Amino acid sequence: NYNNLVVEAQLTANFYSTSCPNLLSTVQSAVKSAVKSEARMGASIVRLFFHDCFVNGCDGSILLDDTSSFTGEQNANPNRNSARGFNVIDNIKSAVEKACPGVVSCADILAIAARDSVVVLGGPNWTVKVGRRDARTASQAAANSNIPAPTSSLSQLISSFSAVGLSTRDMVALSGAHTIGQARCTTFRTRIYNETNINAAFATTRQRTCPRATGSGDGNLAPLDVTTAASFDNNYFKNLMTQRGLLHSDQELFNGGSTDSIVRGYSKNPSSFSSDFTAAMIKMGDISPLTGSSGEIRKVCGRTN
Ligand code: HEM
Ligand SMILES: [Ca+2]
Ligand SMILES: [Ca+2]
Repeated sequence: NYNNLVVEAQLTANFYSTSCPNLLSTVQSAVKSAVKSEARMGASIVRLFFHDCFVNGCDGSILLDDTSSFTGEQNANPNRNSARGFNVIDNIKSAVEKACPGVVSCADILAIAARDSVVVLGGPNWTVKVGRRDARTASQAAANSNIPAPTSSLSQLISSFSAVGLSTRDMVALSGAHTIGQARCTTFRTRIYNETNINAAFATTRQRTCPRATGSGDGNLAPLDVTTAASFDNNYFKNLMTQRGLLHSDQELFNGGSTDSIVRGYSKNPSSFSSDFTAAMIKMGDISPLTGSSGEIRKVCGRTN
């Protein structure tokens, strides 16, 4: 009975190839120049994509700004004083709107910019599937509950990824994004002063710029990857094996549990990390996209039309 056949729209690589042929080069050159002026921006954009996809799918919900009558995700606990890169995405969107007005979603721009960020920092390349549309809503509550906290245990990490259809192996590979970028003292203070599964010299170094007392130096930054914070490589996994994970949640991946062998594998074999990371980024990008006539194509990423 063909009348009952429902074809769910899928994301594809060529969704905009006729409607916006210069999309990829526009995004790429904007990401290149943003990362050139500040390497960390590449990390910030990758994280924005993760925090979008984990909250009602990759629908650009995180990009919606709060107003007096609207509370979105930007001030949820995992994002407040932390998520950054919104201006870069807004600027790419305005460049794209000039060339192809009303055609390309903010959710897709974020997905492409995240890939370009990884590549420009020396990481692996992949083909980004597009065709997502933008949400008209956002959920601060879902952002608070779905995005894993740095205090998470291994089993909590596994279940927050499993809740969005990602495997334990996907979780470990995606955590390898902590090969780039920075974290605030408040996210790793407890670990560097109280935990025992940490390299002593590393803890001492981190303590120098992250004071013990809550409220002092909370926003001081340290690299998530102590060796190469601006290169997308597999050093994150090597660090975990020497107990130099910065966040509690990082070190959980190599702490005598079921993921130790995956970490060891990625530390020895950079190409297996690259191929699992790219596959997991594509999988994460497939989390409940809005397609067809759902949602909208926003004109400006910070607000609904
Ligand atoms: C596994 C669970 C994860 C936890 C608990 C976690 C937690 C965190 C925390 C606490 C920070 C520092 C934020 C701040 O201090 O402002 C951070 C930064 C970062 N996270 Fe994660 N994260 C996780 C997974 C991921 C994933 C899957 C990705 C991307 C695929 C990612 C990409 C990043 C990047 C690139 C940064 C640095 C951002 C910057 O420098 O602006 N993280 N993460
Ligand atoms: Ca979202
Ligand atoms: Ca690195």
